[in-house]
Amino acid sequence: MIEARGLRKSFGGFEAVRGIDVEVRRGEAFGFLGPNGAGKSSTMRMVAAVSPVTDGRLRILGLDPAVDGPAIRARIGVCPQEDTLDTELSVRDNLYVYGRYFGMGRREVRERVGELLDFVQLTDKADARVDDLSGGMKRRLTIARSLVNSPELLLLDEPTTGLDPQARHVVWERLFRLKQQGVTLVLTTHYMDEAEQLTDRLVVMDKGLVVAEGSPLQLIREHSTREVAELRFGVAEPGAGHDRHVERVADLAERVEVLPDRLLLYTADGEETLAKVHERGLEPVATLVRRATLEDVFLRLTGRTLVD
Ligand SMILES: Nc1ncnc2c1ncn2[C@@H]1O[C@H](COP(=O)(O)OP(=O)(O)OP(=O)(O)O)[C@@H](O)[C@H]1O
Repeated sequence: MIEARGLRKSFGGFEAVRGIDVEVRRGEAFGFLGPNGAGKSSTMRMVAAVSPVTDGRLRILGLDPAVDGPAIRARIGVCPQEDTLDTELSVRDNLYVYGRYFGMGRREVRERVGELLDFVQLTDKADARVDDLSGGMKRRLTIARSLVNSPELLLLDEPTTGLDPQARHVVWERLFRLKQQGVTLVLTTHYMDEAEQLTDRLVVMDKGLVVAEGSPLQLIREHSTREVAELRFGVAEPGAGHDRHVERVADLAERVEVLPDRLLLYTADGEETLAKVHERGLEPVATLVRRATLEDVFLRLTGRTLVD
């Protein structure tokens, strides 16, 4: 569905995307995971055929965006990072106008709009003004709008940024349904849980480069232990960070990461490690044992956390 080789994007002298290779197969859910500024949106805009490629090779649905932009745009759906809904129009008319824009007949659009409102669970809001919708509803409407032309490939830039946990789950569930229906999903996110929930395969991006690629599970296996024990200590003396405890626990774990507010002990058995911490007379004010996530993968690869 997408093939990129040595893909680059520059803005003046600044290189936002610095030569990436990506392949997305039909029917899969593919993710670009990375912090703000990693180059995810710049990549997505090239894939959406709205931003010209600076260098490298890019094919979308086998077509070259420099030549076949309109043909590509007719067959894909794009859900941008910011909701760009028409606030003057009702919920229904936002979809209707978009469908007409794609050249669909009045009757065909009306039918499609009905289906889509149903799909994103907004049928009872059909006549509401966009301004009166919640953030989650607006996002679902934007997703519905991106589906008007029944795309084979749906691009979603940060689909749940800014939504509360419940609204995020509704969006995830709808996207999961689309995937079941055979739509290829490509999404960017800086939420590791979103990448883990939704994607079959992903690339981790940092500073314009791909730093890792694989399924969420593969990446976690490759770059982390199975479990993580988190320790928080009280901030007793000013200026005394969590690093002052490292020496006393370093030999208990395969790897220790020091964050400003906690220590992460990478280990096969978190509970066992925690017991040893207590045996040594250390008294963290809070502890947590959890399985490793893509956040740990990112930390390992870049030395930074995904969300600052
Ligand atoms: N039109 C532009 N002109 C100049 N610089 C840009 C432009 N668009 C993006 N950039 C820069 O390119 C870099 C990558 O931005 P991009 O939006 O692709 O990152 P991102 O990973 O999608 O992050 P975000 O989640 O913040 O959108 C950033 O440093 C950004 O400031």
